[in-house]
Amino acid sequence: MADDGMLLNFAIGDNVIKPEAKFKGGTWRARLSAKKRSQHIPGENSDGSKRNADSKNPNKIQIPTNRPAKRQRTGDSDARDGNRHRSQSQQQPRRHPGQFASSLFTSNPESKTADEPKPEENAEDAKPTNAALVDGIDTFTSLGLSPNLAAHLLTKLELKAPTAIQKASIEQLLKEESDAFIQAETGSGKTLAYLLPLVQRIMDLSKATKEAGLHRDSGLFAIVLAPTRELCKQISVVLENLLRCANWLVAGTVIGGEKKKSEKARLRKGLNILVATPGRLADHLDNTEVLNVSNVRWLVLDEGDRLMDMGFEEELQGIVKKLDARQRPSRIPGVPTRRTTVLCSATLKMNVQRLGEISLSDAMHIKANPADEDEESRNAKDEESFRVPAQLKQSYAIVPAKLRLVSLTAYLKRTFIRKGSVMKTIVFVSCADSVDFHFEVFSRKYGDRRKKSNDNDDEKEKKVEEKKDEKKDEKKDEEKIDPRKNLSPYGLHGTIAAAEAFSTPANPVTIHRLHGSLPQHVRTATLNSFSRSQEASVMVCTDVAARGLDLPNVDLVIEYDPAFSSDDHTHRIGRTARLGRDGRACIFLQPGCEEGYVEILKRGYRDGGKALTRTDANEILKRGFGVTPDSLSKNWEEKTTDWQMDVERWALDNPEYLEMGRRAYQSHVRAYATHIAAERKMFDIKELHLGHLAKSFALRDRPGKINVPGLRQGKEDAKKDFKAARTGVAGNKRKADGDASASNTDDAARKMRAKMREQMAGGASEFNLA
Ligand SMILES: Nc1ncnc2c1ncn2[C@@H]1O[C@H](COP(=O)(O)OP(=O)(O)OP(=O)(O)O)[C@@H](O)[C@H]1O
Repeated sequence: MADDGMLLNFAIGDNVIKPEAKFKGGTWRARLSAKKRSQHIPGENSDGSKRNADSKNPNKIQIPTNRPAKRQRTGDSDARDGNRHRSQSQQQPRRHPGQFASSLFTSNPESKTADEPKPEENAEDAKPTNAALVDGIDTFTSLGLSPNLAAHLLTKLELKAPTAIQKASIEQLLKEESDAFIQAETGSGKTLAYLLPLVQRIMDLSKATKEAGLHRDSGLFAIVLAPTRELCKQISVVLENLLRCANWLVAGTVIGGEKKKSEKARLRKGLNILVATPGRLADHLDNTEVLNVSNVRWLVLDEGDRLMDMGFEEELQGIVKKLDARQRPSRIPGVPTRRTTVLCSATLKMNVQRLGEISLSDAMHIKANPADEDEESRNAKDEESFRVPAQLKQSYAIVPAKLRLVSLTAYLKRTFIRKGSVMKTIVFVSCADSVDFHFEVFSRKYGDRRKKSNDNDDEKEKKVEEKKDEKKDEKKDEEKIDPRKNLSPYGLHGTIAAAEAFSTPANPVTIHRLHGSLPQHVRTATLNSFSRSQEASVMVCTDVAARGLDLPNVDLVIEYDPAFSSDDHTHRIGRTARLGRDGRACIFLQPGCEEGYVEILKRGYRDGGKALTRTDANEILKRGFGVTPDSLSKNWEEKTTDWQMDVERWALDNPEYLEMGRRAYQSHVRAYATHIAAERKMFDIKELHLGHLAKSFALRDRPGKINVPGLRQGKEDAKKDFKAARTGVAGNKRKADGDASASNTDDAARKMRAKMREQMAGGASEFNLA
């Protein structure tokens, strides 16, 4: 039996004498208190008051007297389900000296919504709301695009008909000179909704100039601004595809990440359309003389709310002022006298309105479905409404903190049990450290306790070589880098690996990791690999991948950690169910106040979320661990416990992974305190059971003992976060983990983000923040 093996599920009578456990390691005080606890001896203070305080406050954080009563301890939910037999795990396990018994299924809090009626089964599937229009009435030509451009869309890009938002925006922007705010669901084709009219208008200028024609140094006519480099690149690819039918027009990017000199050279050669990040454009406007913006007549601000979230307000204000000041009448016939600005966003909130004030005048509000406008004005207060593609099937899983890791594993096991049912899944977590930890957990083999790179001589040599290569790699063109070369376990970056935890021989799954703390070229290469993958793949990531990215064949989005704001949630789940396709999303919520989030999920739908489904940890575990063939003699609870214990032992055996778990845990707690103020009542750090949570990071330590060099002390950390949550100044500390995607409307939050961005090196910062 393993050294810290366990005996589980053995019923014992009350008269069984507990063997005395030996306690090793730690300070004498820690050993004594561990011993006392095991003997149920009252706390160190004889008055008993401390004992009570401690037992009610496992996190050792200062709790105000009005703290809600501790949730009643209950067993697993078999009882809730009306299952008569007493679960084995609810019985007291018999421990052997020095053995560690898993308490995975004990003392878990109970759900508040367990008795909610289930949604109707066989309810009709909702019709897609973001698909291309198939009525045949609206074609790209009927909307006013030239036959040349429409033919190009059909034959080269295989786009037969416009989407609803494209229909509305093309019609408006071709005939009107006024500014516009384009708002439509995720995955509804907003990029083409602004690019098509813009390209058409510039193509028309060519006709106006007759035989002289337009060419790359005729002038810069349009600028598209997007918050991250990845988005800029994505937009620029779509734009270049469009311009293949007008090859005299040239588009380019200035997004940082390369030498400014080469960007300047590109600007000097001449561009007609420029895609840029605000920071980099502002820099060129100040320092690059060859950047002539006197002819700019179209300005697009894509992902408006994100631009504001990331603290670009000042830059944007400066850019708009400079464009105004430097605008000159154009010698090219047909160039409009005034500039049209288009603001684009899937969500409409305060900061988008503020951006509108800065950049727009007399703007039209362009929506996919004009009927929404009426309905929305009726629900003026409810700005969350109607933002989720109707065909997107959402579910929520009520999972206690202790069962989170095993439940996620079980969910993914079940998801990939059959080949072909799900191609790609994105798992969102709150921080970069957590991404790294889960990547390692899922890419290790069950039962394999060794460190992945078991540095033998060959490997050491290989590592040294790779380290040298890494330096060279960073200089290479990022597109050419294949992160598979760096497959975990041997790679330095190790962003792609086999997902051993939920692969089957029939359906091997690949796991990717992505967050803002990875070098830019690794992020791009990893994203490309996930995007192009034709096999079952999972990407564990932070909100770095939440916005705007158009990744094909994403069938499922799992929000393992709920988003920091409901807006972020909308964007995250919007990575699936794009352009009329099906998609599923599942969010993990803990029993208790987090269940309040279900109301927010419901609000995203026109029908109040009738098809929203609920599941719980036991159901997930049964379906995930109960059906796997490993050791058929065991039931799902045993298998689940074995799996958890195996991960814990692996962490204990490998200090590197143990530290990874601790880091992930600490960063997770900090990130938890940064939910936006309006939603903090649902994500209340006071309600978070840190001891239980630690288990989901494979930790057996007590929360107060989890200290990682370079991070704040566990206990102190929790105190500070708790204090911050109480005083309302949290919401802004995500930078520590490379994550700052909260859509906080608080002024303080905005300022904080701007500050964070300043601290990141130059133009390279944009993507790091997400
Ligand atoms: N008319 C169309 N017919 C078919 N496919 C289209 C059409 N328009 C756009 N698409 C495709 O739909 C996908 C989503 O488009 P896009 O990324 O512009 O959506 P979006 O509304 O900007 O989403 P998000 O809000 O998430 O940024 C892209 O793959 C695009 O090629």
